[in-house]
Amino acid sequence: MPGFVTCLLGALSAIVIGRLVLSLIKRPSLPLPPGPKPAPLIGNIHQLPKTRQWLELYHWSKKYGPVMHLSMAGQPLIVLSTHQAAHDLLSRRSSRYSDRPRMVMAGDLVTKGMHMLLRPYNDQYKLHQKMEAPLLTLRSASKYRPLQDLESQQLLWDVLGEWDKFGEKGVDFHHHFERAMASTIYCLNYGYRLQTGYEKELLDGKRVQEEFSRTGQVGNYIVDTFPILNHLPKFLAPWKKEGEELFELERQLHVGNLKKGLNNGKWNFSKHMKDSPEAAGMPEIELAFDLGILADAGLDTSTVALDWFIIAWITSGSAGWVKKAQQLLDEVVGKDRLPSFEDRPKLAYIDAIVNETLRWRPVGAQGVPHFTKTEDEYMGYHIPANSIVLPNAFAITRDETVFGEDVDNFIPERWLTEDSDMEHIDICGLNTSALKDLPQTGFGFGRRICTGRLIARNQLFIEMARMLWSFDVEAGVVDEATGVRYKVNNMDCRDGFITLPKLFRSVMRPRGQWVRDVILKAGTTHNLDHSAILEAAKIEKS
Ligand code: HEM
Repeated sequence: MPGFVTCLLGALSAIVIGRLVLSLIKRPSLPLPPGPKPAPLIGNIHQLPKTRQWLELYHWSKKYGPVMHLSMAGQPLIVLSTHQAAHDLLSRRSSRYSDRPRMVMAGDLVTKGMHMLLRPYNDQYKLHQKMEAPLLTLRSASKYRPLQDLESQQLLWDVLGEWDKFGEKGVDFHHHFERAMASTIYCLNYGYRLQTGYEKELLDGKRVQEEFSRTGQVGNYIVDTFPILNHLPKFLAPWKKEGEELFELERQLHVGNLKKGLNNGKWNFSKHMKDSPEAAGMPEIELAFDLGILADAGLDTSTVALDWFIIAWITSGSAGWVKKAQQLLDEVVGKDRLPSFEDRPKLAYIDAIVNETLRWRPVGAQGVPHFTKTEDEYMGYHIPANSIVLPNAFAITRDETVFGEDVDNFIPERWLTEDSDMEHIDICGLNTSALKDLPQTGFGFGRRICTGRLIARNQLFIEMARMLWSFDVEAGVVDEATGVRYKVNNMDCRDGFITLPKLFRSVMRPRGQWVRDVILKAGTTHNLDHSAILEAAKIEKS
């Protein structure tokens, strides 16, 4: 082992010195963007806190401006902190800024280059994007709404059932949101639904997601900072064995699911993609990973957005927005039936709540990094070739020039237009004329923007509308000794690719007898056959 350490230290010193020499030889004429002063060799690594780096980066942006440069042991990191800067570089110059930084552990080893989110922006990536595209358009998303209607009906049934069982001890709302989202996306992907949220496929899927978050975390694996170390033989590179084991877990899950999807009598994404021209000659495993990543990418993100919605409800709902939403729902929907997608044109306020949730607590607060291979100039600064470019979502969603004042507070009204002469309703029922044309936050930028965002937005709308129509929500669990309710801290969250809030059980009290009557009358959906919904959703081959 001492030999390994000496060898490792020798290799690292050589790499760091090499990077330093290179940066000295290739001095550009323009200055680098400002940023905290780097230390020799290690750069700014030691100044970044171990947790909630996005918050520190946000504070730094107040001092250094919208474009910052940091050095991660010689690796340039450009941090973008306003919507304008992120839009200018990642969207308007997206032909240059759509690559991803190489992630050896999460990308090369655990998913063997087949993770859609981590793929470099090359022909192979474009082929996969083309294969998925017809399934993810606005028109396609509109066809999946009956399934989302079904799953959100089940959500209410499950929440009410748990409330009736546990009462003031509270409801595990995260679990129910997760089941509903997982079931939606597994049904679309593979044709089968999830009834309990404890099915093996979902438990394995969650493990895969957790490992992705962990293995993709900056600083967790030395080989990500110094990729050359991956040339070391296995016995000197312990991460390789771990990578192989995690790959095997993921392979079995995704290939198993693909087989289920293809053997299923019902229409689903697996069948559509398998028959697409792009999949001709594509190895089965590559197709399986494509579908698997689509499911993974949709699951945690949408669930966590709904978790933050509950946290906003508990910590700021008394400011009036919950009451306003519930009054509107009562007016538009009444008390004899559940809110539905047909009501959406009149429920722009609920869509404003969706937007505000995604802004107030972006699901990935740190942002998803892009990468540029070519050097560039922006705002009079030099952007070096091979920079990681990070749109810091937490900072961007706090951009007062775009979102107005009080950016730390949850204010759905910031999204509403005063009065619009022309009403425009899109094919999913979204009343676009009632909502300001502000940038949608949380879904990323340019050619790498989230491809599942339209499905996600529909899911958030129907679940938020139905939860608000049905329940009064408070933090759960009263401390028996003190009699005081659990206090929710709306900044308490976990680090990782997804910013998961600290979870708790919440009181979800039906707003009245009518709610109970309507939910019980609608009933559980477990016995319903969803073949007709999938057949009606079928996307014709282009
Ligand atoms: C509230 C829910 C969601 C949020 C906040 C979210 C957010 C994101 C973000 C930030 C990215 C990276 C964008 C960038 O690099 O600039 C992304 C990529 C992606 N998302 Fe989502 N997402 C959500 C739901 C979904 C759903 C439901 C699906 C699938 C049906 C999905 C599929 C994907 C895929 C496949 C990518 C990779 C795109 C690429 O790298 O080219 N997402 N998402």
